[in-house]
Amino acid sequence: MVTVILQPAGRCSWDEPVRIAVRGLAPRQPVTLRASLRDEKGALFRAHARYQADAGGLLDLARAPALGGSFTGLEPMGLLWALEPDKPFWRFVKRDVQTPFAVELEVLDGHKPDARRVLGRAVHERDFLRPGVRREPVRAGRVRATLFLPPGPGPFPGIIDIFGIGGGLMEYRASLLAGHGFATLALAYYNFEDLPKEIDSIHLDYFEEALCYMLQHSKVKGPGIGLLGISLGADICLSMASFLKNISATVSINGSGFSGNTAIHYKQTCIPSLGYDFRRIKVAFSGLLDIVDIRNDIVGGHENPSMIPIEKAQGPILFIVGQDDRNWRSELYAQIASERLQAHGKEKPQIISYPGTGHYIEPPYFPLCPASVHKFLNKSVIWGGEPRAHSKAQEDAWKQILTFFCKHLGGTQNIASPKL
Ligand SMILES: CCCCCCCCCC(=O)SCCNC(=O)CCNC(=O)[C@H](O)C(C)(C)COP(=O)(O)OP(=O)(O)OC[C@H]1O[C@@H](n2cnc3c(N)ncnc32)[C@H](O)[C@@H]1OP(=O)(O)O
Repeated sequence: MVTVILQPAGRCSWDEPVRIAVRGLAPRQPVTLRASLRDEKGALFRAHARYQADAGGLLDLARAPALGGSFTGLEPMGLLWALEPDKPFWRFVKRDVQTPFAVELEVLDGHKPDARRVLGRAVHERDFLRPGVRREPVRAGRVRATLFLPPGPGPFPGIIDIFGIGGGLMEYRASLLAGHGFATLALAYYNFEDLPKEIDSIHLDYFEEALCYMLQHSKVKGPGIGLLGISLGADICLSMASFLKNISATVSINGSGFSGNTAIHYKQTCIPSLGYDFRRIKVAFSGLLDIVDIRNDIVGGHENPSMIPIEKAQGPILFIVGQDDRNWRSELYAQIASERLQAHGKEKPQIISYPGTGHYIEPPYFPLCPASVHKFLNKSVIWGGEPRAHSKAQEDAWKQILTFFCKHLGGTQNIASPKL
């Protein structure tokens, strides 16, 4: 009898690796493994790979290379990171973190694409809330957010997590981080409930209110809070670190370090926006737009008035950079940020720069989104990244982010790694 063995058995957290093996095959039997997952909007994501069982009729994805399909070579997690949507330019997102994503795994006889005989099947559930992690909606003053608290009495090191253009309330990264011992606040700032529908300027007093909420919470360990943001969210984090007190560590994932298309305000200070020119939009292919060069030039480099004064930040900053980011030139921007810090007598920041990696650096095993609608332009744009390299970058970046926050916020690291 053919059996699919999963370890951990049953379910695990989305950011954990799973070990997949198939037992009961004939010696050297050729098989195709197929993975499928339906997101909450009904979009189907699929991946497949061809394998050969060993002399004992065992196929262990930790030892057997894929011989073709959605990926090749030794890729124990390939069936997840190589998932592709049936709807073109559909982004992989998790909206309700209280339910898992169910991945259906099928073992098909042979290598032919029309092979129909299913030899074995298993459903693997991947959670966004580890057992014991509590989820609490926050509607405090103006703050619209969700707080995640790890199990136990606490207090826990605190992190505020901020996403970019598009707004809404994305919880999946904060919920996964809480599984590693952090009290995390997924923070909305527009396009959510009674918050403004559009964003035409950024006012840091809203974010200061969220920071105060965390600082006064009995389950959140002081004296400082960590910040994590991607894209425009990263630039908001860099601005908070520059102007607000009690921020111990900041991670920018593909941020720019500039006030880009909206001015940033705090009390009497205003960082003017750099501005952009749509005439620099290029058509990449299939009608997809490449917007990487639409921002105006950085006249004066790190002394440009639109640059966020990151030298004022009290705690360290970690820059996570995708070298193939097509949203904007993240690698160049991180370099300029480093120059600015050093010009002000600060230490050179840690910049981790990944080749073949695009704009959306997500938690591990999120399939790459090569292109989707840009909510600012309402047109589909390319985000950059090559699936395999991007996936390796996501795995490494996640570990680096956890290590950085553990070091500077005083957490205890807990990254599971299953063995068969
Ligand atoms: C250009 C000038 C310079 C501007 C630079 C600005 C600085 C930018 C810095 C950045 O932040 S760049 C990053 C830009 N990020 C985005 O544009 C994020 C785009 N938003 C997303 O990807 C959303 O998370 C997502 C579309 C997946 C879901 O959003 P919503 O929760 O609002 O979805 P909703 O269910 O309300 O559906 C809204 C629309 O999204 C579509 N949609 C929903 N889920 C989707 C999905 N998973 N993938 C793709 N599209 C999706 C959905 O079909 C619908 O399309 P229509 O309006 O045409 O009907």
